[in-house]
Amino acid sequence: MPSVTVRAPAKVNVRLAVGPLRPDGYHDLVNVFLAVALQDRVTATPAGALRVTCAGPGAGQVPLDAGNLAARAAAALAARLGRAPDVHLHIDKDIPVAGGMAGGSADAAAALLACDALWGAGTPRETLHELAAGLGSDVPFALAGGAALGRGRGELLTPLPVEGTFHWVFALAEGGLSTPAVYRECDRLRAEDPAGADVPPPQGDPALEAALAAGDPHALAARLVNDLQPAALSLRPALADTLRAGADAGALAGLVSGSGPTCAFLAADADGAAALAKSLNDSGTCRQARATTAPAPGATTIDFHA
Ligand SMILES: C[C@](O)(CO)[C@H](O)COP(=O)(O)OP(=O)(O)OC[C@H]1O[C@@H](n2ccc(N)nc2=O)[C@H](O)[C@@H]1O
Ligand SMILES: Nc1ncnc2c1ncn2[C@@H]1O[C@H](COP(=O)(O)OP(=O)(O)OP(=O)(O)O)[C@@H](O)[C@H]1O
Repeated sequence: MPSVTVRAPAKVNVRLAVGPLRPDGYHDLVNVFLAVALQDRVTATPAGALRVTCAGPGAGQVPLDAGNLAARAAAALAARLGRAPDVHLHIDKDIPVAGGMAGGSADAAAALLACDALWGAGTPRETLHELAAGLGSDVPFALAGGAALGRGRGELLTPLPVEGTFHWVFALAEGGLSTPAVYRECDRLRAEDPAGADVPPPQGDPALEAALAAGDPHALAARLVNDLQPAALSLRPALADTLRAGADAGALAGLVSGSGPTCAFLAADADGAAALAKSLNDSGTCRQARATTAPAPGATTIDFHA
């Protein structure tokens, strides 16, 4: 039976500057994405009807119905091609579910590529990007990988140069956080704060981009920003303990990853990351700490049987 397997990366937002709420319910962002080497794999095989299965840590929390982002991706591509979405998508999940690391987006990006190859459609890259943006604000970046500046709601991407390898540790939390709920909490906290009510448009940070381009973890550590962090901490106060444990264990810097609850810590090198992961695992302030590297490539076909 023909099959195509595509892997796609998780992300960390090294700068997430959030503007005011837009009339369409989204926020304008300056979103500097960095793809990390935690990856999901999606295998597409022909089937009588669209079907999703999932294995791996957290698989039990992944919906297997038409709401699964990978299923929505297959349906969107099939509709564009004027064909039936008659495919079985199997997700090998390694990215924490609802962790602020865009796992569902990775699966959607992987499903787009896998179905396109399985169906021999040769869909142009721009069309895949457009379909990706329709599925979610983080999906275009999961296709692209590397590092990129995301404007608009995060879907308007400009690739950014990165030198060398950055070493990260991700402290995974028990349970997830809902992305819309975290954005809502951000708006609520701002409305409550007299100084925060008049939210300026989100700004870029040339020093952060220079740190990425130079491959300098110390300079990058000094520029990490996540405007959603106060909201994630407000909804999950225990994350402050995780951030403190990472700082005490010698992280160059730490922050909540995207909408959380995963916390991300930057280390100077691979040995530093391994030691930090061990300390965080021993600290009892997270479910699991995992060392990994960045940047990672975007969605990539790793196996194809015609
Ligand atoms: C927090 C981030 O992961 C950072 O990269 C993203 O901004 C979220 O991206 P995502 O999960 O792909 O989000 P989407 O599926 O596009 O949107 C889910 C919900 O998040 C909120 N949302 C998302 C993106 C954005 N720029 N502004 C928002 O307010 C909206 O309430 C939206 O209804
Ligand atoms: N393929 C999928 N993998 C994981 N969750 C999925 C998937 N499809 C739909 N979902 C639903 O989406 C919700 C968010 O999952 P996801 O793992 O993408 O969160 P996230 O990493 O916090 O997202 P982001 O960082 O893009 O905001 C889950 O709680 C789940 O109900």
